[in-house]
Amino acid sequence: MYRTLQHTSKLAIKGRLSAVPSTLRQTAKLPAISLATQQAPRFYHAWTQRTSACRVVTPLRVGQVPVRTMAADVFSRDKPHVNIGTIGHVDHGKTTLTAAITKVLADEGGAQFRDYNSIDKAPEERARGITISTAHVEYQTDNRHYAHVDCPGHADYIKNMITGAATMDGAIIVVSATDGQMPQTREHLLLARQVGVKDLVVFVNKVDAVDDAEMLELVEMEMRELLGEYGFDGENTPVIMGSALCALEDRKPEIGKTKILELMAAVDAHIPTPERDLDKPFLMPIEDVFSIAGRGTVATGRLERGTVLKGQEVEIVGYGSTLKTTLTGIEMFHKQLERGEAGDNMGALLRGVKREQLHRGQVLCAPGTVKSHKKFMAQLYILTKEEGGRHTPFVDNYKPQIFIRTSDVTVTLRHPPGTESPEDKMIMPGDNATLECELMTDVAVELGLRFTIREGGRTVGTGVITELLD
Ligand SMILES: Nc1nc2c(ncn2[C@@H]2O[C@H](COP(=O)(O)OP(=O)(O)OP(=O)(O)O)[C@@H](O)[C@H]2O)c(=O)[nH]1
Ligand SMILES: [Mg+2]
Repeated sequence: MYRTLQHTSKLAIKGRLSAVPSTLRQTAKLPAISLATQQAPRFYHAWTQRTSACRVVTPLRVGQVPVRTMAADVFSRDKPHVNIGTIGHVDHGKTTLTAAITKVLADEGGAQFRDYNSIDKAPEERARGITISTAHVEYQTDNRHYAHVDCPGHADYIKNMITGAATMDGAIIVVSATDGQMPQTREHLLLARQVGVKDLVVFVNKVDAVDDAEMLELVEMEMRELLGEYGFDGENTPVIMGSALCALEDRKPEIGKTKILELMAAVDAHIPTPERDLDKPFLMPIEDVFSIAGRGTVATGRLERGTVLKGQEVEIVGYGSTLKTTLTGIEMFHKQLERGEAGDNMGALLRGVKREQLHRGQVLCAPGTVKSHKKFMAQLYILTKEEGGRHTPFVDNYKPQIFIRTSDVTVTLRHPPGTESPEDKMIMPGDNATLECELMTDVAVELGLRFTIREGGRTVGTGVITELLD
């Protein structure tokens, strides 16, 4: 593993990271959307980009904010795209490293330099009613295009990771060589694990401030152990040691620039390109149901992922028993189609299904790909009063409404079994907690799926499913 890494980084250093030809640059048109809109079914959006040959649809995952390309108005689609971010303890150098990456890659033609202040003064955005400060930085290596997230404060990381305001496919965990791992190093690792980030790269920062080689070895050993403890691959995770500040200030290239290039080569090699939504198994949350005289029952909704063909077998999951049926027709804008794909709004004509058997909140999916559940564990963030949330804490057996995709059901929230005197444990607005969620009826859910919690018509919390129970 290490040999290939070194090899890749050598290549990266030798070959100049090429700039995208301007002919390939296209300005991405993002629809004006408000993620603060409280309607759960409106959370997934897609923006499309048309080229003469084909249509590329990039659906955003539930709750995801479209990447704002700040470095430049270009969003090149000719390389695989990956979302990453810097995580780690306060002051360990996450923002300095982010700036250093843009600087080094800018020299190679793969980025526009973003200085420290422009990243640290991240604009506030609202996702699901929650205020989050996040800087979105864009850059590319020879192999891939990256959107990189850096948050100014610990609370912002928590909200960001739970709401998925900027989803990370992988992350760079920054740890200072002078301190070693600290409480937030652990907390971010745990959160990353909870929200489904599987692959990390470690950057041991500030090596300019440490003379003792043994100390560095110790930090690396400790980090590998910690990764293992939180369910990551501690043995094979690349650990790069360097100084973000030196890279940013053009000093000591052997621990500065060289190490940043090595880090990016490790990110390229170790963090896999995520599967495109188009390649995933078909799923469409049902938004509405109609009866068309003489033809049958039609379910409408927006395709969340995958593609579907007319005549294909599909399953209807959630709200009781799972039904199997055949998709006998696909309609979009009053036109008959043979195929629907992620991002499309469509009507699905279903064979032999009565209107009473279909409900908003169920999903249509490729058979056997999704199951419905009544109980799961979730990591939740409870909105503060200022964010429009509750003014008071709540205790076990609190029963708000949960919105998962298009479904809206009553949920009971309680502390996980084994919690000491759970009835005394209050959850305050602004808290982040792991809770057991029990639904009134079963709903099609999966690990990593995000949802909102509402009460009396306002959003009071948001969460992500971390474990499926019954
Ligand atoms: N000596 C040394 N100092 C560094 C290095 N990288 C960052 N620093 C310093 O460490 C301090 C914190 O750096 P930041 O980049 O703001 O750290 P951060 O992790 O973004 O901090 P928060 O966003 O507040 O959590 C700053 O004073 C940096 O100049 C480095 O490689 N060497
Ligand atoms: Mg910072």
